[in-house]
Amino acid sequence: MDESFNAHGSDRVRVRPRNQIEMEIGGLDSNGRQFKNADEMWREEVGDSQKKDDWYRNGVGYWQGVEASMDGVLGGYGHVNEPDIKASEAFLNTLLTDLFPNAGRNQHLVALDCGSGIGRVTKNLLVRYFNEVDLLEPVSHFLDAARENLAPENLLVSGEHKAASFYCTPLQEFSPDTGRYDVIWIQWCIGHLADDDFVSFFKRAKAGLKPGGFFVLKENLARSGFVLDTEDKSLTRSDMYFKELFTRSGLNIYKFKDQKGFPDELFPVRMYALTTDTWKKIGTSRPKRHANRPGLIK
Ligand SMILES: C[S@@+](CC[C@H](N)C(=O)[O-])C[C@H]1O[C@@H](n2cnc3c(N)ncnc32)[C@H](O)[C@@H]1O
Repeated sequence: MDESFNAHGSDRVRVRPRNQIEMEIGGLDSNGRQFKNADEMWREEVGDSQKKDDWYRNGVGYWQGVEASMDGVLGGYGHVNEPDIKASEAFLNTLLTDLFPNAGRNQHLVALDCGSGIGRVTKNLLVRYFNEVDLLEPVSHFLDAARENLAPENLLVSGEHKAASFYCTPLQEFSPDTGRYDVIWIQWCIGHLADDDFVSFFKRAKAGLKPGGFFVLKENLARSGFVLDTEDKSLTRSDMYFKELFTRSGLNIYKFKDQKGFPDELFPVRMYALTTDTWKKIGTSRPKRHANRPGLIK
């Protein structure tokens, strides 16, 4: 990491920016190995272009060997689908009420489901709230299952709500069409991205949002630092780690909510609603039509 120096006359004080200190927090891998910081781990995992290619190939390779089913995409915990969707729906409803008061009337809403797997989140949630949902998923047999699950005859919603486009691409290579989406939903897949790709994905994806659009990131949380899964090549980050990456990506936390009702042995799960820098900080300025809403950052 770069080191910064702050010179005061002859007193040369060595300081580190706050975010650098935070990123110094160590982590673990799934075999119990300890890393003194994230840089050490990333150097080993993605330190040159060959290693980075291997990281992504092994990540997708892991999922290519998994059955295209609810249990498959939920790591054997198919039964968490119900509490997951219930909590996501409650969170989405508060956001739509705050931010898209005309949803369901004359506003045509479009969402993107990132790392969509078999289309579980789209089918059970997004397609009921959005007129069009695009899906992005790098594993082709998952995307084929999603196409089938979301065929018009398998949907319980009207023809005015549909899965529109299916992109067989990983997040780190995807650039959305400019200004297409009201909401970009990213659930249980961002851990596959190295930090630099995480940041550049969000920077590109921001251009895909309509004015006033936002991201929802739903992810496992490490208690501190990070936990590397050596089998599927993914990283579970702490809340502090995420916040550092949000800052680097030019994102603000509009609201967050913790998932309830999951088995104790699972990582805690948090939903973040993220807005872009073009929004001013909550509390100081908000789009005029929302000026009467309560403060939302907890
Ligand atoms: C735990 S599953 C979650 C699927 C879906 N989001 C859900 O909640 O049902 C993780 C998904 O991330 C996908 N994935 C793996 N690497 C990815 C990448 N680089 N970019 C986007 N998605 C990726 C996997 O193929 C898999 O579908």
